[in-house]
Amino acid sequence: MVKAVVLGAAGGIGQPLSLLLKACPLVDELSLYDVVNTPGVTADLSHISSIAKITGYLSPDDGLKKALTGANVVVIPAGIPRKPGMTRDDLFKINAGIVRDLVQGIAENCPKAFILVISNPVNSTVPIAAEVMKKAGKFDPKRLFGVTTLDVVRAETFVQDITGEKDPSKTVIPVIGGHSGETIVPLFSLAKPKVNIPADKLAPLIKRVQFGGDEVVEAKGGAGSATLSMAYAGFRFAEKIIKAMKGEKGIVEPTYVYLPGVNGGDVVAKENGVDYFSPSGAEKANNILSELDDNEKELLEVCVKGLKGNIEKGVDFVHNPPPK
Ligand SMILES: NC(=O)c1ccc[n+]([C@@H]2O[C@H](COP(=O)([O-])OP(=O)(O)OC[C@H]3O[C@@H](n4cnc5c(N)ncnc54)[C@H](O)[C@@H]3O)[C@@H](O)[C@H]2O)c1
Ligand SMILES: O=C(O)C[C@H](O)C(=O)O
Repeated sequence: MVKAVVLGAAGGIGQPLSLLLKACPLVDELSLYDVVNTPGVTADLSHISSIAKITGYLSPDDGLKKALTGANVVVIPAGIPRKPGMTRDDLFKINAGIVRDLVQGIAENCPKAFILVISNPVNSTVPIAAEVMKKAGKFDPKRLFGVTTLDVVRAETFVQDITGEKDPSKTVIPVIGGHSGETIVPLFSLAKPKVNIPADKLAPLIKRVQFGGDEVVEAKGGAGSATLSMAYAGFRFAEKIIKAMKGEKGIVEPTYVYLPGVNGGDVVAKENGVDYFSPSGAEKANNILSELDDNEKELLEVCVKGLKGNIEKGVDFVHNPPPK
């Protein structure tokens, strides 16, 4: 029995993500929660003739508790998106509190659920979620993930201009680090199958993956950030988690985790000097750092510098919250 929950279900990501989960035959029950418009989204999706039984809640009358009770997988795209000129870190002021309160709800109502954090800045919101779960005595690092799949999807897509591969998803590109600008480190040297990228094309390709989010924010001109590609990526990751829950082995997907708590992560943490990082797999933190080429090692140094501040900010927010 799989119960999936979307927190922020009426938003730009929440709606298409809920659609994909509703249509997924692996989901038995889908519960939607938002502070606005959940009844409409729920009524609309309830007409789809798929297996998942759907319920939707707003915040009054214990809506969050009702949505979360019995959940196995909780996906969180709640919070404000960027406008042109903003960084993801500019979202911290509002989204930090939203994620903290929603994760508190998870700690109280479904502490064993897998938690998939989409809300930005992911580099900080995942440490926030971890600290909330730790404070409640419920933290299981193997069940908390920052969703960085969109960076992987972008790397697969953008490299297609060079490979000419008909189906972009056939080229596997590990993307490690975090989820913002230079903290995103795509490893094209480790692509499978191998790709030959002309020297003059590599730097622009890496930059495009790192700043792909800005491309969408600019194109939307103030109407938000990536929603449809994020719903695709969020669903792709959620589906892999559900498959792993059901016992499927050998699933490898980069995701931002608390390293010391995941298999093999302590080695990666020690080598990098950061506790939160996206290694190359979700089931196991494959230590591929020794396989990076010199350029990727330099990118990793910059990444780790950026991550340190983002992580500290998230941890500090839970222990020293700003006055309301
Ligand atoms: N991880 C990634 O790769 C990635 C990609 C794209 C966007 N994002 C982030 O996802 C978040 C959502 O983006 P969006 O475009 O869907 O924004 P949106 O504004 O369209 O939707 C956000 C939804 O969250 C809801 N919400 C706000 N406070 C809430 C609360 N306390 N409880 C429940 N719901 C609440 C809003 O009502 C809204 O429906 C943003 O922070 C954005 O930066 C992350
Ligand atoms: O760029 C953003 O703000 C949204 C998201 O993190 C993205 O990578 O598209």
